[in-house]
Amino acid sequence: MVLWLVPITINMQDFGGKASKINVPVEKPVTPSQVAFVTFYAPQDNKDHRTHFDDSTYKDLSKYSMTNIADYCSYHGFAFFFRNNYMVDTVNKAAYWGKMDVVKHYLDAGYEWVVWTDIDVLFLSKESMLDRWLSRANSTQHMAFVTECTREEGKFGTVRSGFFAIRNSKIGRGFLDAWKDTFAEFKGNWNPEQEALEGLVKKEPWQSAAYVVPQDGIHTYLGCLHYDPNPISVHFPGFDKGAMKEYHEKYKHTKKKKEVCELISRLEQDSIGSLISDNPTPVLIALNASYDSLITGHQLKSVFDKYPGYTKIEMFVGSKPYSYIFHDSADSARQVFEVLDCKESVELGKTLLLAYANELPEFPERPLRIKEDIEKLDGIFYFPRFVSLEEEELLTRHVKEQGESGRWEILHQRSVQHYGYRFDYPANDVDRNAIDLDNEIVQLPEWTRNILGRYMQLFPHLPKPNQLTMNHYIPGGGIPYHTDRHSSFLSPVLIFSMASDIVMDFKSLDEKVTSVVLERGSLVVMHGKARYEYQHAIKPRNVDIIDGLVQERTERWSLTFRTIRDGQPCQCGTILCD
Ligand SMILES: O=C(O)CCC(=O)C(=O)O
Ligand SMILES: [Fe+2]
Repeated sequence: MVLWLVPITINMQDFGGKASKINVPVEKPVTPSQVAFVTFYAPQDNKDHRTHFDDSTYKDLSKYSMTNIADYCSYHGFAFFFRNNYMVDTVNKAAYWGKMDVVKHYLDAGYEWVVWTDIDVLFLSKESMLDRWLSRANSTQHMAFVTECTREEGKFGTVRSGFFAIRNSKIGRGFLDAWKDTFAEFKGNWNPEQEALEGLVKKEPWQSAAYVVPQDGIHTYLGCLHYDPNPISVHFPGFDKGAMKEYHEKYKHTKKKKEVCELISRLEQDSIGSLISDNPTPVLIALNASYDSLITGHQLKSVFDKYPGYTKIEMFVGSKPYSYIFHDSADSARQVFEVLDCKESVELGKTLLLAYANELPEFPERPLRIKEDIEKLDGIFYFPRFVSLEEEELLTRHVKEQGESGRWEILHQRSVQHYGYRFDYPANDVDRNAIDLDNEIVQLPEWTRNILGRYMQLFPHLPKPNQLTMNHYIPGGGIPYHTDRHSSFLSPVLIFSMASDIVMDFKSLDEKVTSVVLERGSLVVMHGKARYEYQHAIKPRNVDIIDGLVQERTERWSLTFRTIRDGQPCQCGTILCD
């Protein structure tokens, strides 16, 4: 017989000792096809199985565990047999005593090892292979058991009857018979076959034939999860349907999460490893929450900002199907992860799938905070609510009416109307002949008087505008980077915004871009540097990110007021000067 020495770590801490590595001789590796998993639950019409809990409890649990165990087995190539009868004298014996017969039945079928698992067990990890566990049993060991902390918190040493394996050998089978024979002695006990097992494995010849693994991650009891946070399987006390459901959901979602990650890495042609980290990092990825999935920044923030350590979220418009949530430490992120991962979120209306971020991408430029930040741009004067909401609505109505007058000139991403003087786009200059429609000079409209009056009060020393360009944008529209032509107009240039907030990008001579928000009802005065040395643009998009939150654009009108330059061309000499 060939013997291998397999190094394994036995965690003796549970028994008061230190973790130690020992070499265990094994006979030959067990191949998956030699292993069968078996379980059953007693069906409802079996009135006399006398378990502690009624049939329906186990029937309900089995809904989760059956697919779960089957899934685990098929992944590893183990056979799995589920029975809903337990092959014993149902009149006289409680269901607990059925497992010996069922295990024996499948040993008879020729399997090298038959693993019994109670039905109130879930597999939480696919990664570890039970066949390796069984391979570690040496040739003199015929029964493989796990211990669990039971009854008294933190106390180990109890061999569990809910999860064990029997070798197809004379001793293995003999053990099953001996166990079955304890029925008379234990039948009145609370946990009869469990207590019988505990007694039996302390006796010879069984003790020397038992391979007992301390709680080392193979199997654990729900209440003992803190001893090993990553067991392969977890035993739920039969009555704890709620907990089992929760874990089952988690397992299901872990699977889903893997699929989502694979999809992302395929889409981005990048490895999963560069996207997510196996260990906690301060940044979480919400794998299934993005603008694309119609989640707004407000919603996502409301999920996370109630936990300590939250700092900010980063979302992407149109480029990534996931979002990032920043925390002040990996530990804060981990705590949030443990609470929210794979849980149904009321705010988001879906089950949130989280991961720890590994490499961070470049995040979109953040629009500055309104008012104080926009005014950091040299020469910008910004008035967030230059007119009241009512006045703005009235003005918008006027503008819409003008629109119906049919004077709109349709440009690439917007439409325009000119008053006072026309801007000749092909010539890229203002037409210095005043607009004359039917022998009537088109003055700046009457309804702009209030805006201009207020402006003149604030800036009496600046030139009075005599030209107006009315712009109309529908969502998706915009205006490319430009400087209003130096030789056509003086400084300043005014923009009054109506009906929709919009993000405007300013680009300085050294190409630095600053995105600011022009709120509806606001007036921005671009003077000096802001007027001559910055280019401005509105990106053609449907949505803007304003203070980290997505905002859908709606139809917008703006009024650009300028003063035409008479004769003297601009002499500023900057690179943007014509
Ligand atoms: O609509 C806006 O806010 C910008 C208009 C503009 O830049 C222009 O008319 O030159
Ligand atoms: Fe402009």
